[in-house]
Amino acid sequence: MANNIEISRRVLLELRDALRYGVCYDSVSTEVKQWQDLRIGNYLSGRTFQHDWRKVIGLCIALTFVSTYTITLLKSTIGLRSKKHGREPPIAPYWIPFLGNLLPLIWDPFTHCDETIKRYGYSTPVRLRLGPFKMYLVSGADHYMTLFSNKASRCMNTKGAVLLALENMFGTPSNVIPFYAADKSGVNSTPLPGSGVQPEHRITYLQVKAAHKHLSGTGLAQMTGSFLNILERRFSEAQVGPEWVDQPDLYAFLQNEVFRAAVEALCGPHLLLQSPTFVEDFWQFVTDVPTLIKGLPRWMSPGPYRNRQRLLDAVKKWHRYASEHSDFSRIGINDPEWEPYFGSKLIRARQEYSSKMFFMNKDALAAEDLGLIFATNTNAIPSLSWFIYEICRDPALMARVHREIDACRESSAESNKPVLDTNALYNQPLLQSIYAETLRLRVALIVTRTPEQEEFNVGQWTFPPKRVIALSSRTGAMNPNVWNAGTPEDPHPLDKFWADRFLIYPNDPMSGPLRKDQTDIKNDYMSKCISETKPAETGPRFSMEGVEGGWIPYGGGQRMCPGRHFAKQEIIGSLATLLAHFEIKLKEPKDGIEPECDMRYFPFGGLPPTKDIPFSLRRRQL
Ligand code: HEM
Repeated sequence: MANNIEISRRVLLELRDALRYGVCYDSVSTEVKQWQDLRIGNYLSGRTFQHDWRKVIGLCIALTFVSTYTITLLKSTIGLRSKKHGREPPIAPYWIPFLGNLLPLIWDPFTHCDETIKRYGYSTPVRLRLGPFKMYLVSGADHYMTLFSNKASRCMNTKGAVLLALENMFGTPSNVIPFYAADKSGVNSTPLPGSGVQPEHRITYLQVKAAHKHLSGTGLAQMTGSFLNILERRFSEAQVGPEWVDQPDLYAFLQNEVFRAAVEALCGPHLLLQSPTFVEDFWQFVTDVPTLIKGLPRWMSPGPYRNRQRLLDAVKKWHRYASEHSDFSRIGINDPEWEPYFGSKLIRARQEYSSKMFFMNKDALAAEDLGLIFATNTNAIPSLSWFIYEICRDPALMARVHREIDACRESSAESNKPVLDTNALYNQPLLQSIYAETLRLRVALIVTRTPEQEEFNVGQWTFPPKRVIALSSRTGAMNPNVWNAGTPEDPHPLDKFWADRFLIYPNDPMSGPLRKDQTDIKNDYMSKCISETKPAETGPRFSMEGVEGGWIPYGGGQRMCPGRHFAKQEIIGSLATLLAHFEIKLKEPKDGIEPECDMRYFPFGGLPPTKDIPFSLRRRQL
């Protein structure tokens, strides 16, 4: 054995010399020649062939990976160094040919995106290869603004992500997907030129129009009003007295209470009444989304598919029942905003336009409404949990919040109890700041845009048509070029919650969400104070000025989330209703470790906590 190793070493050394100095075969020692002959003999007789064949394959694979990485790294460096205006963003290097960045992106999407952005910086978009597709990851705040501009909204769609979600997540039958894909008419009332889609088949336009119409104005007032009334009823009836009652998890508590109220406000009571396991099945479905989105065959993950089918069956059952008892075409101006069978006008409007689409069947319609219930709850409820958690864990903040809520209570002629002025409540500065900070920190999603027909330019970069451009809300939220992270004396790092981040205090030049160049601002402010006698300003004000390219939990432009007004009112209104009924105390975590955001849910939106948040509550004494 030792002899063999020694000979191998000598063979390698001699071969190396042969390569280096051009030594001819004759000068190689006899011993080495004999050894080589022996090896060749072994090869021919097949004794070591199998063993070495595996090594050869391994070596080839390693070489392929290394050379793929070297080539893509070279391409990336050339792309980065190029000064050509209007060039495609540089490629992110990868090891595996053809698959490219696909496996790391599926395996751990957050880390892969985060590392890529850290490597290239905020001003450089990066091209990812995902098997046969290419996707661009954009991270600069000014790039976000360009991609959400009116010009971009006119020529971009979100179709790639929507089709993927419909088929893989919500179970839209695959024979209906091509009809969604065929609608290239855009989201404006005038269809895009050459789209050739019948007006009643413009599904994207009809969906966006209905959502914007019925989730604003009177529709919004009705939805929030119904939601808060239902929540009020549930909290009044809850079996909680003046003694403290332990609850295992704040998130689970809200997943039940707030979800039921939101679904009833949106769909009426019958969906939940007819399907008693809907709530549990729904949250199981949310847990299964990272699996379902991969589109694996059913036999590889039968549980998630079975659970989703139960939900789809429940929605179909409710649709059937509601159609038997009510008329979805009642969506005129004098028709009720809410009725008990279909619930909100939004649901009736969606049924109404879908009934004119020949391709829309009962299964596709059920998948559509499962998608809407998902959009309504999966971001808002985790965000609400964090919102309440942050307030409850800081007694000083809780006291400030109570002061803001109490300031919105006014006496009423009809009731002996003071009535909450909800409009004033939703505009309270501190509550808005906590809400905005919660969404900045606890929502992590990817918004996509795809140039429809022509290439699109963002700064010096060009994005070819039909390729997906991805914008990560988390990247915006952590962009140090955008955000105020406090001062050296009073730091507020971007990965930590800061209730006052969105407040501008009249006497503090360093306050407000936007990053400040500290010395300049201080000097500027001091000179202003000396030269002006300012009128007395009261209290802080909520501000989003300058951070539009960093705060994108709702996406942006024309496709910005139409449910954002409801979500804000739902979050702030739920807190006020909860605190009106109960006192709440968080319990110390048993292991002393605070809950974190579960990044496995990136890029699906609201990040749930990594662990249970135990708490106690008791009925508030008036
Ligand atoms: C914190 C809560 C929420 C967050 C973070 C959120 C986030 C988003 C985002 C990022 C989009 C895509 C926007 C884009 O592409 O630019 C979206 C779309 C949408 N959201 Fe929300 N959302 C929330 C709550 C809601 C609620 C409560 C509803 C319904 C009441 C809702 C209904 C919708 C609908 C229907 C769309 C699709 C709009 C379209 O196709 O253009 N969302 N949401």
